[in-house]
Amino acid sequence: MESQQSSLAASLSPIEITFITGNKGKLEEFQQLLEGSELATHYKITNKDISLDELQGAAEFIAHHKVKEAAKHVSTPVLIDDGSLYFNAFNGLPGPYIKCFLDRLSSEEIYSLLDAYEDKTGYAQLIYAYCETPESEPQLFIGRCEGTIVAPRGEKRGWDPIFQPKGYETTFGEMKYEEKNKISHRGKAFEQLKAFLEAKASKRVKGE
Ligand SMILES: O=P(O)(O)OP(=O)(O)OP(=O)(O)OC[C@H]1O[C@@H](n2cnc3c(O)ncnc32)[C@H](O)[C@@H]1O
Ligand SMILES: [Mg+2]
Repeated sequence: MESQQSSLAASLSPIEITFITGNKGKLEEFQQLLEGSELATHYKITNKDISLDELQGAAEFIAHHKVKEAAKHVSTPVLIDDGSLYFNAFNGLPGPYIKCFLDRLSSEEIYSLLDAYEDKTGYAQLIYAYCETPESEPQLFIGRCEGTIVAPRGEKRGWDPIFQPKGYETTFGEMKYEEKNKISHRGKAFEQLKAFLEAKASKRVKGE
């Protein structure tokens, strides 16, 4: 039975998913996560750089809308990645608006926004959102990583240099992608996405 299923799995063409992002760093981290998983046997994941409208609101709301938008652009199921960075002293900010801060301020300037606050803790959040068709209900996979906002150290990849994960002496900017992915918000969201996609592939093999 098991060998019948594995030969059926081998004969099925891979399920195509388009990962829509214009951010090279996200793509590289995703590819690194994929390399370490079995998903490549069942899925063919391609990338398209399409600039999607991002509404204002809570991160879940933004991701939900962003993936629905993405699904209108291609004929395959789609995946998007939406990241946010929260300063606990700022009660939910910058959150999903961190991109506007990064576009206009240096890492040092973003760090010094917290000068007046003793509490420098915060957390990074990542949402992978998956949607089959523009009519389908999106699935959201959310990962979080607690940490501290510090004076910038390491490579300038988004806000990586100013985020030091809890329990570590180095910032994300000082870590290799592989090391970051093991503990990051993205790595945690990926674990959930992976379980979902594996279950989907296994149902297909069983003909369910
Ligand atoms: O095309 P998309 O996928 O939307 O890519 P983006 O760069 O616009 O990304 P977001 O809308 O999710 O905005 C998140 C911002 O946070 C940055 N970012 C995302 N993930 C990060 C991570 O793991 N470490 C550091 N910075 C990150 C990213 O460069 C953006 O400036
Ligand atoms: Mg964006």
